[in-house]
Amino acid sequence: MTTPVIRINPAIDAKAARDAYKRDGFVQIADIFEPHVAEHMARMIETLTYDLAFQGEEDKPVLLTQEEIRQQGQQMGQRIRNLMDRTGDNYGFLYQSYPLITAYLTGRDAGHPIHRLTEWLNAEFTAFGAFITDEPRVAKADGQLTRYRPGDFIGLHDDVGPEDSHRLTAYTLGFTRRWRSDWGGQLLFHDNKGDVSRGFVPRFNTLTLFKVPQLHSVAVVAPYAKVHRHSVVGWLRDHTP
Ligand SMILES: O=C(O)CCC(=O)C(=O)O
Ligand SMILES: [Fe+2]
Repeated sequence: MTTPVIRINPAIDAKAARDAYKRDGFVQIADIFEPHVAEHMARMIETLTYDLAFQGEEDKPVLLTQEEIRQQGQQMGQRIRNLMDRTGDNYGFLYQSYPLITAYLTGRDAGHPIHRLTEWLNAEFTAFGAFITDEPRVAKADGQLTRYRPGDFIGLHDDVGPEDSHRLTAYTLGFTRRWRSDWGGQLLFHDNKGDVSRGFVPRFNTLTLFKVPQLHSVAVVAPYAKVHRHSVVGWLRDHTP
């Protein structure tokens, strides 16, 4: 079977999406890919081997390969308990990640079609994002695949990264085939009273774009969720390295 070329579904009404983003600082676009393209991407996203990402001891993100996790042995459980403690007091996250740009640059999974996704993110997708957000400074996209298992989450944050991170807009491409609304895992937006103003269930073949900064979180995935929450996530950035 030939690998389909990744491209945005030509049936998308980009003008309507642009109007919605301008109005709300947020837009969700269903059926962002044609079905055969979405299926190809979902298969890659579901089958690659991921690392473990969490907020580390010095409040710096940590990424451990499966091999590194094995080497940690019993220590790993204590590190995760410490993470929960820190998250309760401050901020934390826990999920599986496949770092697209690093993988591309270091030759990880050499020859794998996932690298066509990384190239597409920095070609058609970046141009599409610049159009929808009406933000000519958008020059590139970083990205990671994320997999949330039961218990995984991201605490409350606003996506303002380190000073030099140049994040203009956050994006997610949802690849969760089925979800039930009591399985957690929603992308939640929080208002300044602590109420959740909007919550979005994980979806399949759906692009979400939202303006940075906005307070949001990913709700803890329920212990009884039957599937993993899969997406491609990252930020559209300006040209600064
Ligand atoms: O996966 C999502 O829906 C949002 C992810 C997110 O907020 C982040 O990675 O900063
Ligand atoms: Fe975020």
